[in-house]
Amino acid sequence: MQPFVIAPSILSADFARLGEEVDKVLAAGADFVHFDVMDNHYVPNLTIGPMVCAALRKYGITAPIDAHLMVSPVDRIIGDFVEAGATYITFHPEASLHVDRTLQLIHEGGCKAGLVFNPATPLSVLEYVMDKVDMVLLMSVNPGFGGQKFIPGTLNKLREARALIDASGRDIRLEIDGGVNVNNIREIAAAGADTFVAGSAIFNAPDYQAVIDKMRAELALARP
Ligand SMILES: O=C(CO)[C@@H](O)[C@H](O)COP(=O)(O)O
Repeated sequence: MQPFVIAPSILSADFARLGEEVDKVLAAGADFVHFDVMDNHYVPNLTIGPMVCAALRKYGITAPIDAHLMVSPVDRIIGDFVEAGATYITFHPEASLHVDRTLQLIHEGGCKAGLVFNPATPLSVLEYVMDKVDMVLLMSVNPGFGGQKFIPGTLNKLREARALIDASGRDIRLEIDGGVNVNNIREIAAAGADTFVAGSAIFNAPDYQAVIDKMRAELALARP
């Protein structure tokens, strides 16, 4: 299993001070920057796009940027995220007419590719593309908004995804996104996640370092 990664979702950051916020959360021990892209079509919210990703790179952010595209259709925006400096590009199978081709487009751009599964979306498509994904992202809330509650049924789905990944023998990250906090992160890790997106739990707290330290302490207990 891969080392644990904490990926704060900047959806809950102060956008008026985004560069400073990202600096601050990385200095507090975060590993990745989780970058939520919403188009008010695939999901009922509108956020940020490749210009903001490029601006973070220009500002000096060198940490991996994990771009989660909640966008449909997705293919025509992939090149822009490649150019903007994304490290991972993940998308929802429902947002692509040709999932295999979309994965190929991401890899051709030199980025790592991942598939995202909504709470009610089955993992079955993975069977055909397991050799082409670098990340599997399970949504533990319905996508579109930060600050929602973790859907408990996702724990079983995590176990299922972990078994599929382990059986593949490939180096694939298993990321969880939605309602992750210091109280449930250990149980989520025990169910098989290795990459943890947390937005409101980190950015709504007064001390980012304290939350991330507590998350790491909980993770250490999940995998002693
Ligand atoms: O993609 C999404 C929501 O669609 C997430 O990344 C949320 O932004 C996570 O926020 P919290 O549930 O941790 O507040």
